[in-house]
Amino acid sequence: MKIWDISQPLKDGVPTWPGDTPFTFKLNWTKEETGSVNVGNLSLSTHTGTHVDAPYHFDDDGKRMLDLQPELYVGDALVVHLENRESITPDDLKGYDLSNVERLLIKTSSWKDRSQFPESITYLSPELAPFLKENGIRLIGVDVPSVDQLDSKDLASHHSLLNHDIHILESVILDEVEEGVYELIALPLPLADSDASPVRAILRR
Ligand SMILES: N[C@@H](CC(=O)c1ccccc1NC=O)C(=O)O
Ligand SMILES: [Zn+2]
Ligand SMILES: [Zn+2]
Repeated sequence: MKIWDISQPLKDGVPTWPGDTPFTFKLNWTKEETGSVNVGNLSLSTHTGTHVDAPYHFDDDGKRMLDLQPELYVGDALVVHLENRESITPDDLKGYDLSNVERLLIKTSSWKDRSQFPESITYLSPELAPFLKENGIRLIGVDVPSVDQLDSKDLASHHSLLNHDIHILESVILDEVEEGVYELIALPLPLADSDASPVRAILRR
């Protein structure tokens, strides 16, 4: 069994949404101070690195992280490579067999320098959601920090996906992953009130 780690490493300087909380890890207590252990402290935005959005992120009445079923984030996933596009539309997926896949990961290769927050990305057209729903998709993953255009205020694709019961996984790292079906494991933390959660995402086969 081979494993592909498709998570963005979390370390100081990992890019965040402009103006959002910077990621820091520091020792709150050192082994020297306690005489026995190092104890860390994390400060981070819920949208840091590879993460899932809860509906509450963009809908005040939406489900929070702990309300979501873990099984959404574990199971077979199809990876497709659709590069050099401004957006992804249903036409782009016409050539793929989506039967029997509930999870779809789209490798857009549009975020080239991951040491910086991107200036533009390939985004999902809002018409994609009804098409995905018809094909039984329940989780969509992208290799960029948003499913919408970065300057979007209405978050049309986020809302369209939610309206079609499709959940969102963002900033997966698919550089080393070829098209095909894999088992995805990308479990969020059980954060009761949260709008999102970082995940450790892997593919295996
Ligand atoms: N909706 C975006 C994230 C987002 O909009 C955002 C994330 C962190 C801090 C600010 C954000 N948006 C607007 O101020 C996303 O999850 O794709
Ligand atoms: Zn997010
Ligand atoms: Zn999002």
